[in-house]
Order: sequence, then C-alpha cells, then structure tokens
Amino acid sequence: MVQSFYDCVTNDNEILLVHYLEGWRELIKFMDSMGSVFGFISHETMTKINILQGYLDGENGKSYKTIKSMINYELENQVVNFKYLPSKQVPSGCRTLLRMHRALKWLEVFLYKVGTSPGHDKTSEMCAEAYHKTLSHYHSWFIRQVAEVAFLAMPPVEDMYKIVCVKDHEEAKVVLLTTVDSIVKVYNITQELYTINNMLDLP
Ligand SMILES: CCCCCCCC/C=C\CCCCCCCC(=O)N[C@@H](COP(=O)(O)O)[C@H](O)/C=C/CCCCCCCCCCCCC
Repeated sequence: MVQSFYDCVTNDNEILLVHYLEGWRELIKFMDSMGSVFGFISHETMTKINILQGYLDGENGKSYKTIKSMINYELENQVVNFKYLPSKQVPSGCRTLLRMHRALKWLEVFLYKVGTSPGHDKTSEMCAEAYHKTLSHYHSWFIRQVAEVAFLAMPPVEDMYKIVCVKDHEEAKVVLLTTVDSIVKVYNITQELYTINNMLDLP
C-alpha cells in the first residue's frame, strides 16, 4: 500500500491513477480484515474505485493516466457537472476522486494519531476524532450515525498492529508515519489541482 502511494507520484509531481487505485485496493484489504461491520465502507470505497477503473479502461483511458490529465480532459469535454449530480449518468472521474481524496485526509489524520499515540489510546476514539475533524463535514446525518456505530467495532490497537504486520508500538510508529508521509504527498498534490480548478465542492 505504501509502495503504491509512493509510486503514484512521478518526477513531475503528477499522480498516476493506476497506482492511486492500487493503493486504495490495498487499504480495502486492511479494512476487510477488520471484520464484516466495515463491509459497507469497503463496498462504498470499491464502488468509487470501479468508477475510476472504468474510465481508465475505457476508450478515453489515456486521458485518465494522471489526476491532472483526467481533470483537463473532463473539464475540456464538459464531463464535470458543477451544479448537481446527474442521476442517470456515471459520475465524473473528478467528482468520484474528490470523495476518495476527502477520505484520504481522514486516513492521514487517523494513522498519524495511531502512530504518535503512546500506544494505549483506543483506536475507536482516535478513528472517531479523525473522522470528526475531516470526512464527517461532507457526510449526511444518517451516514455520520452509521459511521459512529462502525467505529465502536474497531479492533484494539494490538490487533491493528497484527493487521499491519508489526510486532510492537515502536515498529508500528515507523510503518504508520512512513505511510502518512506517502499519503500526505499524494493528498497535497491533489488538493492543489482541485483548488486551482475550483473543484473542491463538486456535488
Ligand atoms: C493501521 C491501520 C490501517 C487502517 C486501514 C484503514 C483502511 C481504511 C480504508 C478506507 C477508508 C474509508 C474510505 C471511505 C470512503 C468514503 C467515501 C465517501 O465519503 N462517500 C460518501 C459520499 O459519496 P457520494 O454519496 O457523494 O457518492 C458516501 O455517502 C458515504 C458512504 C458511507 C461511507 C462512510 C464512511 C465513513 C467512515 C470513514 C472512516 C472509515 C473507518 C474504517 C476503519 C477501518
């Protein structure tokens, strides 16, 4: 997963969509190993990945090589709807990736919290705190309630260490903060692209 997020970023600071999606697929594996209660989040994430993969594999796939080329292509071809979400069309790549981009901020804050905590804080509380600071701002009341219930099922920190294959807190800290580092780079480049194109609020 870390490798995919590092591989995302080219020497010209472009983000390769194929590796971006690969990083997300790896994240889903972590989530799936935490139990079926996270199934709906996993399913939601997979739906977004599949939309983008569909564009990447489609007839205009070359235009979806990087996030920047996707934005340019979709803006030039009026694929992005700035006013509402058309109900009978596949959502645009830009709109879909924006949802994942917002979730990446949650992940960055959450992993940073776990990595820098003394090792005995509750994962459910760290997860909820990260969610309240970030992704929750974009979710309806209903989704926020469902998310709160899922957080209660978060495994204890020791079990999370097993999931990321580390033996103790010190080792976890290195792995988690390296992961955060790879995510921050991807997040910042994407954020800048969406900011200059006025696309941070796509419906
Ligand atoms: C050391 C530990 C490693 C931990 C690894 C965790 C891996 C987590 C991976 C993914 C995180 C969640 C991704 C959630 C994507 C949400 C996208 C989204 O916001 N969708 C909403 C908006 O879409 P549209 O309706 O506008 O198309 C959608 O409404 C939301 C649907 C339900 C998802 C609610 C997710 C809220 C929880 C986020 C925290 C996840 C905690 C998981 C913990 C393992």
